[in-house]
Amino acid sequence: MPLVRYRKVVILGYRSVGKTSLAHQFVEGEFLEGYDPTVENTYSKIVTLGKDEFHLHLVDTAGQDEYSILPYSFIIGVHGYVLVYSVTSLHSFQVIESLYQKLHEGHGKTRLPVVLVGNKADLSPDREVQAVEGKKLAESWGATFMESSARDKQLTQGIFTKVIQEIARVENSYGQERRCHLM
Ligand SMILES: Nc1nc2c(ncn2[C@@H]2O[C@H](COP(=O)(O)OP(=O)(O)OP(=O)(O)O)[C@@H](O)[C@H]2O)c(=O)[nH]1
Repeated sequence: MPLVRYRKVVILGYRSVGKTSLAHQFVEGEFLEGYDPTVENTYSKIVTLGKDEFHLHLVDTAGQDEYSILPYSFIIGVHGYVLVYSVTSLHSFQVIESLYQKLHEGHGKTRLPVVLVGNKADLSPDREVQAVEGKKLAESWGATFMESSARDKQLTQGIFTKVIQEIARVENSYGQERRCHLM
């Protein structure tokens, strides 16, 4: 029987960027048209990647802004992050930079498993953030970047698959660093 590994992932970002819609699309397989601000919600899903099985515990948070203080529950015991902005809102992109800095400090400036998501890419005519800007920001963090639309099942699935892979990648890089120190 395969080992089921537990992974806790927190979804953060400014209000109305599509955090709930992405989580709901991933877990329930449908797009939510209406907007109902989230307080905090959790989702669970078993994800199979190759021979490995993961129990993915998702925390969908209330929208944050640059003044938000992130609680310890967003730091302690969290394996990875999905940071979401909307490509139609430059402000949501600016907020994501400040949220990342808070997380980075909260984790003692260690490397973080992060997938940066430019959501609402289906609304491209209203775009305020170009893909190249998202890519550059993610690269500066050593993170992965994706554009998505919560309307698209496959793109959404790709985000959560990617964050599980990012967690493994960062964990392995620590293993390698430790081996180097011993030598
Ligand atoms: N066109 C389009 N609309 C989207 C997309 N994702 C979300 N929306 C819409 O944007 C609105 C806000 O989506 P939510 O998922 O509630 O956003 P949220 O980030 O969870 O919002 P908060 O709870 O306030 O933090 C809803 O009306 C969604 O239908 C997307 O990819 N494309």
